[in-house]
Amino acid sequence: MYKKDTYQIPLKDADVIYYPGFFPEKDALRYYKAILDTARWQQDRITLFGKTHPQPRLTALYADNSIPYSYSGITMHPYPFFPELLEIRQKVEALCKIHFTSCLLNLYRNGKDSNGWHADDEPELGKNPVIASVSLGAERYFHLKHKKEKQLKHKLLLESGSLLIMKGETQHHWLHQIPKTMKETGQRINLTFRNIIAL
Ligand SMILES: O=C(O)CCC(=O)C(=O)O
Ligand SMILES: [Fe+2]
Repeated sequence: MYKKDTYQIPLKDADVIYYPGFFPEKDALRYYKAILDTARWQQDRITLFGKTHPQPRLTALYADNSIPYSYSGITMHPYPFFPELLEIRQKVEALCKIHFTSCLLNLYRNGKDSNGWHADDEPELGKNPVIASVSLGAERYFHLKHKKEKQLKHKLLLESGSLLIMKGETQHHWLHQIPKTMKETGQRINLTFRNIIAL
């Protein structure tokens, strides 16, 4: 199904697997274009240290259900899936052997867009969530750092068509981010499939 080598990232207290080329280039480009045009991109405002700013990227939430999802003081309400997202979900579910109710989309418009240090540890995700993250378009670095052991960190370049799976205790022990970059960078779409349950 995928040509390039699967890579288990050697991290303590984590289970993170990288599948470069999970989607062939041709499919990745087709998905990128369709999702860019079809998704209902929004820019929310987040409150950090009592100040509100526009989030440094656009997002959209899609799901099978109508359960809202809250993180960083934002509550998102999902739209129903559209065909390309369903096609991608089916391929990701076939690999992971689990069902994902929801997909959070991120659009990084250029190198100034980013996603700050966080763990995907909201209660709606349950304990030890499996997060399946698909990258389309421009390449961006993904950073990981251990919450307690500050010397433990890792970075990898997420290629178009790649799939990154985070599971097990990863979200308990590690934070991740997409940092800003000064390099000339095109648009990147990221899809994170999650299982979001009613509390
Ligand atoms: O853009 C990415 O690769 C990461 C996205 C992410 O961490 C998130 O949406 O929780
Ligand atoms: Fe995340």
